Amino acid sequence: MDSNFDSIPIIDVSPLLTNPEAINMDDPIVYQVLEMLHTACKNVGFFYVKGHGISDTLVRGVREVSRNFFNLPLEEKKKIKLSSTTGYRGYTKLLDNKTQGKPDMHESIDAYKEFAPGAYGPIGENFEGPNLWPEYPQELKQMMEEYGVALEKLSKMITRGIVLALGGSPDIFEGDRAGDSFWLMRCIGYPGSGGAAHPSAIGCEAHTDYGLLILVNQDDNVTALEVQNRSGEWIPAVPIPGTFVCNIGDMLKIWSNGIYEPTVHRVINNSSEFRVSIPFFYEPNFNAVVEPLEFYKQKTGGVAKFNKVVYAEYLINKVRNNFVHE
Ligand SMILES: N=C(N)NCCCC[C@H](N)C(=O)O
Ligand SMILES: O=C(O)CCC(=O)C(=O)O
Ligand SMILES: [Fe+2]
Repeated sequence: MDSNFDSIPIIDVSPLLTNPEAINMDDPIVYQVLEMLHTACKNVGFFYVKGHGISDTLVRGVREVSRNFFNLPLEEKKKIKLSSTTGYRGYTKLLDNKTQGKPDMHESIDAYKEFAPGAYGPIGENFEGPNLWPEYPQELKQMMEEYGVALEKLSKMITRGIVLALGGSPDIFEGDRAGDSFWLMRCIGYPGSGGAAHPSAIGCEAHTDYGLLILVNQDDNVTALEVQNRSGEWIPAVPIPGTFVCNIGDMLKIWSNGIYEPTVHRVINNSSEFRVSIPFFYEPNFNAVVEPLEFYKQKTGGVAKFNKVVYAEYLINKVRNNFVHE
């Protein structure tokens, strides 16, 4: 991060929602969007995305249907319980998610990109599916699948904009890097007032995200997500209806040789309302080898600042410590 910030910029990405050949870099409107993307990624690590083209019905719908699921009795929700034997897919109850070793005051359904069993050898077995969707509300599965398709497309276009902003080739993250993203989506519920029985527990402890780019679809009526600036102050990501909150992940730091760094954030729901958010995590390919790209190295003195990591190894080392198992 180059400079401090006290607010999170809003970027209208609509000029980027087209095929790469149709993006005219000489168009001043396109130029301005790219400039804003670069500056936001470099200085803040967070920005609001508007003009994304995803229907309000779908964006609100996935939150409402998730809320209906969280309202069900625990016994019902546990029918799709996540564990190390379900590929880390399914439901996790309050305080069974851990971030930085601390129990989080949230419950969730986690769904990863599905892949054929055996596709990635022994390490792949950790994440073998299928996703676990509830019997009620019956429409959750179909809506979330539609949502995943839409959010993956949007993530790709924003990522392409970030690359174009520095004059890179627009398909730099396609193919072996993130052309077959091992994405994750989470439906998350945060009880109001920090959860009555555990008033000191926070919704999600301070952390950075693991992958490339994250798009958060949050309730309009509760401010709970907070982003840490250079002086250690927590800047609230106040909901702006019709936007996603976008932030960058650990792998973009490696790929960009440190030009872009993820920003620490956390969630505290001090309101009296139950808050729902649905982050979409746009990640590298499962077996991607992530290392500083030549294109970004040339802009940063030519020397790689980070060692390479295999994304699946990075991910399993994180996820193994993310859950309490009964
Ligand atoms: N596969 C991905 N990207 N998972 C992201 C989850 C990040 C938050 C989590 N509570 C944590 O412990 O950091
Ligand atoms: O609920 C939110 O607003 C963000 C959650 C988050 O940071 C995460 O799940 O990684
Ligand atoms: Fe996060």
